[in-house]
Amino acid sequence: MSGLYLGLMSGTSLDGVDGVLADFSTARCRVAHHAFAPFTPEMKAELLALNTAGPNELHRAALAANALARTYAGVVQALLRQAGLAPAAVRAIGVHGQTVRHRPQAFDGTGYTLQLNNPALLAELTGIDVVADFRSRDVAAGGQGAPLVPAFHQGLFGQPGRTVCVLNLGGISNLSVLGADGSVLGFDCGPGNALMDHWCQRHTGQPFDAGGAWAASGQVLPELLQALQAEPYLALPPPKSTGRDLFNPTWLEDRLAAFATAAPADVQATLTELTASACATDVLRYADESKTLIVCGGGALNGHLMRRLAALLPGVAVASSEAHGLPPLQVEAAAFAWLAHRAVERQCGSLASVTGAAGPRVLGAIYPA
Ligand SMILES: Nc1ncnc2c1ncn2[C@@H]1O[C@H](COP(=O)(O)OP(=O)(O)OP(=O)(O)O)[C@@H](O)[C@H]1O
Ligand SMILES: CC(=O)N[C@H]1[C@@H]2OC[C@@H](O2)[C@@H](O)[C@@H]1O[C@H](C)C(=O)O
Repeated sequence: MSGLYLGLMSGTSLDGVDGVLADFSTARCRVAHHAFAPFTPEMKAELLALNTAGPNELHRAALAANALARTYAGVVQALLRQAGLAPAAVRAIGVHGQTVRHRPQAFDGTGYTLQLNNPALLAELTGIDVVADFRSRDVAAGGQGAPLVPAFHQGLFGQPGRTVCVLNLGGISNLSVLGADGSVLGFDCGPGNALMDHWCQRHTGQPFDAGGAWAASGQVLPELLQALQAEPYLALPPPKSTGRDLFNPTWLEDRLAAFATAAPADVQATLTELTASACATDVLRYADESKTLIVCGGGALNGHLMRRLAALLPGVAVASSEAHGLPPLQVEAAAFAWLAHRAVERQCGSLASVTGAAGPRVLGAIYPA
């Protein structure tokens, strides 16, 4: 049976879909191809709108899920073309879907996490088995349903006898602490790029602050930084996860109200510092013995953010995951290819030490081709 899997990730940044072709036929995961399809501005706006309550949500969510499946299918076709493969050569596709609500915390049976997706349509369009809905089983078992990548990080980046930290800087930031003794801790630190992207789009018309150049041109506003850092989520102990449900434009506007005259570039510098300081504080809090921080996700391409992280973590080697064998925009997609592989093999994909679930579980639902 083929060890080739496709992984598709469209995350909280809402920039588009990253896809990889990965080979799990040997012990070490090998990523052979990468493709990216940006969301159109209309699709991005609709997905963003669906993150909050609005009119006729069920119908709009179903249409958005169909559009997502077609975009995912385009990425699959691009990867098959690149690799010169027929659909039958691929064992399965792991597709995350688009998170529009993430509220797992309730312990009264009302907790849930919701990823828009149409895996049946994706199976129909590609002729490949599809694995989807990776988070809800962990939530059903009392877990956060996120983050799920720490188990994959451990296999890829873990080093026996040394504690290694892996930081994903997506729309939200999440940290994996891969302990020297094989233990794994993981949780969402807080904001990643989402607030910076929002501010940048609003004031410069650009979807993100390329290289962090705009933030680097501003000055951190200490009082604003303090107000942002006062967010109680940042001090909560793990297990914990968050999303746009909390860190959204309304959250930012509420805190900016007292800083109406602040220069936009200074706010961008401060938002970048918020992400850097929240993540660095967590590294020091949960892995102060670690000398290695591997950074993945699009934030690894933000040079200013990377320099701020390094400055806040003296003695720690802060480097992009590229330097450790896998480019930053491929890590999460590869994780979902791996999670599909685990589901197909009926192996657990989650770590109860990370999500707080009653135990590890086989994650995902399989839609045969
Ligand atoms: N050259 C760059 N300079 C600065 N930032 C960048 C650059 N390239 C990408 N980014 C940032 O990375 C983001 C995309 O990152 P990524 O694809 O890892 O996020 P995601 O998968 O949507 O998020 P999540 O991990 O939260 O699910 C962009 O929205 C942008 O903020
Ligand atoms: C609910 C949800 O979509 N969570 C995402 C989000 O984006 C980053 C962070 O918040 C992380 O917890 C998770 O994604 C990665 C892939 C994960 O599950 O590990």
